[in-house]
Amino acid sequence: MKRGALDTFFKPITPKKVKYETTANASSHTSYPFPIPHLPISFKEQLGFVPAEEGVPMNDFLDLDLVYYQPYIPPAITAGLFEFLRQELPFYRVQYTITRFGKKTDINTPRFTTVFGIDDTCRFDQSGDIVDAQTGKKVEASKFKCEPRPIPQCLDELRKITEGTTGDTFNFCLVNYYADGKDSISYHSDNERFLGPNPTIASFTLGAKRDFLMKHKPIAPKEDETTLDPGQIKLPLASGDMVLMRGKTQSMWLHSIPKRAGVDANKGRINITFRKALVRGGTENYYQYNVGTGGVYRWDAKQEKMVLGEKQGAAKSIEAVKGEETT
Ligand SMILES: O=C(O)CCC(=O)C(=O)O
Ligand SMILES: [Fe+2]
Repeated sequence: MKRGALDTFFKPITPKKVKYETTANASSHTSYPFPIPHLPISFKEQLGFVPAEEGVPMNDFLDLDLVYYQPYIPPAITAGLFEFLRQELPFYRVQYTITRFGKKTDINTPRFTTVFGIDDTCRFDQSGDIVDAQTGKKVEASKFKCEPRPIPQCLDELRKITEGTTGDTFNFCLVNYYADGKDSISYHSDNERFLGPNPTIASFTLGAKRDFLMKHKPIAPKEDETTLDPGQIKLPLASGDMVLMRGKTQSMWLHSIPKRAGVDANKGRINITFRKALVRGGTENYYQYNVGTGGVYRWDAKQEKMVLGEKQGAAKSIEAVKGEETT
């Protein structure tokens, strides 16, 4: 064996170089388990060039109203933005109990989640206090069954440019982290009443490519004899892509990210969705199912996995009213 090869063999393993420069500024709030750094300047600059590709409308399927951006985020920053968000955001592995046919069932959410935002009846003022959206008067925290978190600057920059592209407004940011192919989200639609009719949802992918499956809700045969089920649609979401779901998409279609095996199945994927909740029930639902009451996880670059810390989650109640999925 050559000298050089031996040197390489015995060299201590150093963690992979971080792909972003850190900034001194961070978003802080009493509800955060730790401060969340602002978006690196170079990422912010690149976000000035969105969408990286024009969105392609997909509306020739029954009741479907989508715009598919492949990609939306400039490729120069997708890898760095993925590393940054995985490293700097707090994540949760939410567990809750549902009652199904009179029997209690424990649910383990099969992915990491986190959420920021507050419904349209309120907003955060300059000092981070919750105030009434109409009057500007302080709202007592005890009004909520959870502790709402303002959207940190790093995600708020993306929210603002998404609003600019879509013409819609958003007050919530939900983040999913799929550690590997075993993490998933089962078929569902985001059609909760607190989003109002025909909600618009912008959904981003960073990191590993995963299939996004869509299928129409069952069509009653009597409704219209000629209506054909459009079948299943598969969008192979890649890093930087954005899917804008509008119109009847949530009321008439279901979507999922199924588990997968194979070459890329050990790579992590981040999903970010921007949504608009109209009433307080939305705030409580989102914190209950995306922060919960368990400990906070943080990415450990040395161990290359999410590690459980000691701080507690924000939701005060774990008595679930609606089941989402099983593992
Ligand atoms: O990860 C995705 O692309 C989809 C996530 C999703 O459907 C949701 O959070 O409601
Ligand atoms: Fe969804």
